[in-house]
Parts: sequence; C-alpha cells; structure tokens
Amino acid sequence: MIELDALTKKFGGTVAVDGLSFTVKPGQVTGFLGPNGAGKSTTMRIIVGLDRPTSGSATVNGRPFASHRAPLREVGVLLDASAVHKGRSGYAHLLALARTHGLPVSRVEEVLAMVGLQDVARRRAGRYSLGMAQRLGIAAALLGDPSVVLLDEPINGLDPDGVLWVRTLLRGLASEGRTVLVSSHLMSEMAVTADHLLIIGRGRLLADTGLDELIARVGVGSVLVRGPDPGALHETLVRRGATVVAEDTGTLTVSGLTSAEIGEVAAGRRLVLSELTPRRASLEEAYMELTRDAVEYQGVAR
Ligand SMILES: Nc1ncnc2c1ncn2[C@@H]1O[C@H](COP(=O)(O)OP(=O)(O)OP(=O)(O)O)[C@@H](O)[C@H]1O
Repeated sequence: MIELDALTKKFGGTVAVDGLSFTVKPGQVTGFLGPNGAGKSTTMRIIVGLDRPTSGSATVNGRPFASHRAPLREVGVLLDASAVHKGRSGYAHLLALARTHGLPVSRVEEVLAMVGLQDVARRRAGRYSLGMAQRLGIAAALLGDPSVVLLDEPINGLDPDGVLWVRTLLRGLASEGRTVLVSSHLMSEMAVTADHLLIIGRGRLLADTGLDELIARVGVGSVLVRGPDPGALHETLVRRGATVVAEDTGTLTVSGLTSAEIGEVAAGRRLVLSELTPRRASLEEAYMELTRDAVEYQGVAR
C-alpha cells in the first residue's frame, strides 16, 4: 500500500506536485497518468525517497521509504532504465545490487529468467537496446521480491511483444496481491493494463477512479443516428441544440443530446430512424477531456 497525504513539491517557483493525496491499494494495477510535466516522476521519486517533499508525506506500507530496513525487499522501482553502469554486464549489475542488499545470488538468475534476458546477461549493459535496458530495469525492480512495485513508463522503447509481456507481468504481480503503480502518458495502454487510474495534471489530482467510472464521469459521448432522410434529421437535431457531424456513410454522429432525446425529437417530427446507437466515449477521449487544461504545450489547430 502506498499513501500520499497532501504531498507538495516545489522547485523554486515551480509547483511540481500540488497537495496530492491518494492511496494505491494492493491486488490491482494502478495506472498513474498525466501529460508531460504533470508531476508523475517527481511523485514517484518522492515515494522512494530520492526527493524530499516540500510538505505533506508519502508512505509505503505505513512508513516513509527510507525508514524501511530492507527497502528493496519492500519496494521495487524502475525510474530510469538508462541508469546502469554501461561497462557492466546485466548479470554483474544485478549481482552488485543483490550483494549490497543482502539478497541471495540465486535470485539474480531467477529475475533474469523472468524478464527473458538469460541469453544476453553477460553482455555489457551499454550495448543493450532500449527494450533490453527496460527489461534489465524491471529485473532490478523485482530482485527483492517486493510487495510494492513502482514502474515509471515501463513500456517505453518496447516492441509490441515487449508491451504485451509487461502487461502480463504487471497483471501477474497484482494477482499475487502486490501493490503495482505504473506511470504512463498512454491512456490506450493503461486502458488494457490498469484496473484503477490516478490521473494528475499540473501536480494536482484530476481523477482517482475505475475505468468505467471515468468514462461516465467525463460524460463525453455521442450517438450514432441513421435514417432514410439524414438531411431533415440533421437540421432538426441542430435546431434542438445538438452538435451533428454527417459522416460519408449517411450516418450522423450527434452529441449534446441523449439517445432518448434524439428518439423523441425524431418522433415529434415523424422522422424514421433506422439506427440509434449510443457510443461510449473512448477512454482516450475521456482522458483528453480531463487533462485538456493541464497540457504543458498545446499545438494550435490551423
Ligand atoms: N529537478 C527539478 N528542478 C526543477 N524543476 C523540475 C525538476 N524536476 C521536475 N521539475 C519540474 O516539475 C514539473 C513536473 O515534472 P515531472 O518530471 O515530475 O513530470 P512528469 O509527469 O513525470 O512528466 P513526463 O511525462 O514529461 O516525464 C515539470 O514542470 C518539471 O519541469
């Protein structure tokens, strides 16, 4: 379990984390999402004691990370996969970590097998591809068989096989009852990996929610409407305040009215409908809607 209480971090005049409070529960994958610069990495760094909060607190299993006697057994962390001694082999890197943390040497081979790096374990880590480096970082995070796992953007640089592998791994760790917090700026990936989402923007909590609740809450949705007289339908719905987009196929995508309201409007005008399908907002749409004001750099549509 990870608990944040009014966590705040300022860098000079920049408020990177702004009064964040949340609990990350065991037994599920929690996705930590936010646009660039939202404060995800800073929050994770504070959770594992690499940065000090300006105010507020972060605890892991009830205590600040630094006060755990064997932190690597408690918390596994992947923050920056490139933070490896380039001249050392993957095996040597893990061995050094195991030795300095009093972990059995046999565990090194175990985690190498878990991440599929046995064949290249003796190669210099500096020669690893980005995907191999990510796997080595994940191996290091799992070395102490921790009950809490924190991974910052673990799928960066992975090919589709690698992405699937990380997803399966995270789900497996959660099903063993571990607490799994994984940051990403890819909602599409979190939609298939996470059970629960924490979304932040400009250091503040925007949502602490399950996936379905998020879609319902943001309320972005549209209705597909089809009928033999799309022109008349279009005009009628616009008059009733809906936003209507006519697709090439003759279907209308309508937002601003529920499917029930559209049905009533059409019946009132004696317009025949052959389709009336509410479309749930995609998670991507819900996420963009929620974080729209928190995006650091916005392109201007021309
Ligand atoms: N050491 C630092 N000194 C000054 N400002 C910092 C420092 N670290 C982070 N920041 C600022 O704090 C804010 C949050 O940054 P952070 O890296 O935590 O965001 P993030 O959500 O992880 O973003 P990204 O997805 O781009 O990695 C940004 O405005 C960043 O510029």
